[in-house]
Amino acid sequence: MASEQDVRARLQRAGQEHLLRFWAELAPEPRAALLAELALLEPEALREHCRRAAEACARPHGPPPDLAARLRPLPPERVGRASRSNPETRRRWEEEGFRQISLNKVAVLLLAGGQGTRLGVTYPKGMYRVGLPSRKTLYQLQAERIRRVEQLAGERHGTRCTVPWYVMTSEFTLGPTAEFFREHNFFHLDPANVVMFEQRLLPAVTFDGKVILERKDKVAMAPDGNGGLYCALEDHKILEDMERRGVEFVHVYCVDNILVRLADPVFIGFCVLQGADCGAKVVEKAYPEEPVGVVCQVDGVPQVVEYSEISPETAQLRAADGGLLYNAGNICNHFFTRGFLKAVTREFEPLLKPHVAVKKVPYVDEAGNLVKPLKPNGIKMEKFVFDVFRFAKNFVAFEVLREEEFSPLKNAELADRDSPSTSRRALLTQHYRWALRAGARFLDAHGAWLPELPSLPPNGDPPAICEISPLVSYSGEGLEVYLQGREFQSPLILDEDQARELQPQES
Ligand SMILES: CC(=O)N[C@H]1[C@@H](OP(=O)(O)OP(=O)(O)OC[C@H]2O[C@@H](n3ccc(=O)[nH]c3=O)[C@H](O)[C@@H]2O)O[C@H](CO)[C@@H](O)[C@@H]1O
Repeated sequence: MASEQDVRARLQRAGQEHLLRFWAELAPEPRAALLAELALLEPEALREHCRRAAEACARPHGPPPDLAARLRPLPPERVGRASRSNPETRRRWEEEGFRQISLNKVAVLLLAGGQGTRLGVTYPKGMYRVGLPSRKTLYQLQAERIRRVEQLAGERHGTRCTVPWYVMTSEFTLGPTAEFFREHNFFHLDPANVVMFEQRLLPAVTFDGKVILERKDKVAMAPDGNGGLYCALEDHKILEDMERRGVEFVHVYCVDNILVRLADPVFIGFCVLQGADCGAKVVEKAYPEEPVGVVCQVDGVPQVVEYSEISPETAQLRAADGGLLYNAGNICNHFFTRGFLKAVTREFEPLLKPHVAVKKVPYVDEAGNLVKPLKPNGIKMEKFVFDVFRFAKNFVAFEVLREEEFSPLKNAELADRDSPSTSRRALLTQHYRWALRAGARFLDAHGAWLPELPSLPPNGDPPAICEISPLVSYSGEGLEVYLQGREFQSPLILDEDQARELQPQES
């Protein structure tokens, strides 16, 4: 273990000796913990990190003044559209996606290192239950979609195939996530195909470039952003693991979208057939201030401008057809070839510029009291996963329907948008639509017909509650066999057992 003198000398080189200011008061155990933590901070990198944070903080906040002039929407030839393409084209994309999955060439990678502060829970977001009748968590829904897509690809191609699940966690989420997966028997996935790894942390810094102590014996550390993925891939040799398994295409996604289609064959097939090395799913932005990044071009190069970095004037600009000019909303679902990820980890990662987030960071004051600040007092530096788009040789975007694919859980219950209720309704409304399309009719508790509403109010519950297990249907397919011409009392929970009962008997 590093000695106090060593660590003190390193901190001096980094200009951060204050981190040992409570040393004399600490008992042997906290001393050892603090030394171990500080020994991991490499002096030159730490000095640079603090310098950059203070410098970024001194710059005027807000988007660079010339950004608006450098922005353009993506050219139409770079954008595929799931809903507006003819069924034959869509079928070709899907077929190609399933083919790649059946060849074991597709993996999914979950970004699950975030702290979920807006939702306000102390455990990882993936463990959250939005109140579905089945009581499933986000992690369980995701695991079941993986199982179903493997099954569908396998059936089409007469094979057994695997979509490995890579899960990037951070110090805050690794322990509870790993425990949760074990407790739930990996949701019946083979644990050998679930690979968890941890992203790095970075110290939070005051506005004048001093690392913050969260306790007398602990530095305030925060994950290095979802763009920490690229260092983490390298740290844990994840690309080598992918190579061993023969994975060529990776679907990277964020944890909180209840409608996420893991390893979506249509998206994968589209990207593969376009020869893309990098791609992003987008939805039409709902309103100018919606907190989603916009996929666009900056100086002619594909990029995402994050919602926190675009000016309200630019976000409100209209196109000739009256829609938003920058309407390609990023839903944090990305396609990468393994080759591209390799180039990023080898060459481009150091070129990614950290973004500055000004936050309220709890700290110990000079007198050693714990303070929960009411105003932002610290800077966290984060890299963004999409900042690698500009290095792609062939970037494509793929627009999908919001009601089918995007309903993120960001906020606690009382918020109007992106809350547990809005996520739950989005899923139940989708399943209700699928059931009607497959020929089901619903009755209320007294046996009266419930109205069939083709379009539902955005924040209202569907007339009947219907939840379909991802193990029965991945994207609405194959439901006629259970539902066609049948009447159901609400609520209907169509899980595997119920599906077996509804299966027509062979005579
Ligand atoms: C930087 C980024 O991608 N921003 C996107 C993100 O915004 P948003 O600000 O909502 O991003 P979050 O903070 O929720 O993070 C997105 C995902 O990254 C993960 N995470 C975050 C930080 C971290 O250090 N490690 C980590 O793994 C989170 O667990 C989550 O799964 O989703 C929106 C859609 O919902 C998009 O419109 C935004 O453009």
